Amino acid sequence: MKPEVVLYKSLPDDLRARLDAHFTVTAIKGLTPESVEEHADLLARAEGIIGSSCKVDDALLEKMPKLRAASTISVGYDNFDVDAMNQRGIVLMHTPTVLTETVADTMMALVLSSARRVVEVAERVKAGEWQRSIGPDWFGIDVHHKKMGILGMGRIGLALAQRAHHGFGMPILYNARKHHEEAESRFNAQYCDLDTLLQECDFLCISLPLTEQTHHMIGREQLAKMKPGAILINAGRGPVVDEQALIAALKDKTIHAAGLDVFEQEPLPADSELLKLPNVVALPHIGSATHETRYGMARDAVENLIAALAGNVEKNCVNPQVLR
Ligand SMILES: NC(=O)c1ccc[n+]([C@@H]2O[C@H](COP(=O)([O-])OP(=O)(O)OC[C@H]3O[C@@H](n4cnc5c(N)ncnc54)[C@H](O)[C@@H]3O)[C@@H](O)[C@H]2O)c1
Ligand SMILES: O=C(O)[C@H](O)CO
Repeated sequence: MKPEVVLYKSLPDDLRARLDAHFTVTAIKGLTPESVEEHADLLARAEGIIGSSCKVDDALLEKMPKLRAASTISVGYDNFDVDAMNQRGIVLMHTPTVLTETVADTMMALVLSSARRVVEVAERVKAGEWQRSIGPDWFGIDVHHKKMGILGMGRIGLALAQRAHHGFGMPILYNARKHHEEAESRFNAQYCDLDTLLQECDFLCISLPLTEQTHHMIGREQLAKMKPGAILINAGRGPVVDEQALIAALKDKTIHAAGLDVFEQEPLPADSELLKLPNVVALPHIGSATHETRYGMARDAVENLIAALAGNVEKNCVNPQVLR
């Protein structure tokens, strides 16, 4: 008998076929309270789950007594209660690496579009406002050779540092839980404490995971330490930044602008103050959203689940210790 697996996000046909070859797969619409209630028997039998963007907390795990592995189609795993999974002996697989370069591209796009006001001025052209040679009210600020501050120098931070340093001649400052030797040797990146990072950088680029420690790591006090000309970019997770404090800082020009791919509430509510501010570029969490990369993430997640349910957690496992 093949193990039962619950799929809670659609997959390309070939990847679904690969999953079907190994497991008895049932696709459901997300892990909402309604779908969990509707598919209670199925979830109670499931040995594996695969999908993304749904909360998997202790209460849900309680309903899945046979679960051995969860595979998320994402690198971030803040939707999962990892402690509860550890206690229950459930492995969590994720998709680092495959999306790193694409997310770094998105962050660079946010850096450029917020500094050069790309979205705002393009909208003005479409609105017919380009009537004569442009003046300073259309100007942006330079990116090249400005100081890039990276908060969270991991896989994505490193790929961003490469673009900024080699492509744009930017000196790199960073803060992370530990020194990143490769960033220091390849890009001459300078490690500094958070206060120094805030005070010195022209672009504060956040590529942090969401944890208890990073929740609201950037709030009113931290924003006040930034340069008035600085730009904040967040492609880590929305709640790393206190959004109300950010809105206030953007309104009163404590900082110059923001480029955001992630928000405290997603989708961003249509009445968010952020959408009324001209100095904000807001993207709908598209960090990894290219055809190639989203396919690669789904492929890796499928392979991760096949490996994990066969007892192989050498690669892409958040908590391999549960099987050791
Ligand atoms: N916007 C998107 O679409 C998108 C796409 C992929 C990843 N992400 C987010 O980016 C995050 C980072 O991805 P990655 O692959 O670079 O992860 P990573 O684990 O390689 O890097 C994370 C970095 O954050 C640092 N860090 C963690 N906690 C910290 C703390 N308390 N203080 C200082 N530094 C801390 C780590 O030291 C590390 O340098 C993911 O967890 C996810 O939340 C977003
Ligand atoms: O963590 C990730 O992989 C991205 O944010 C997509 O969810």
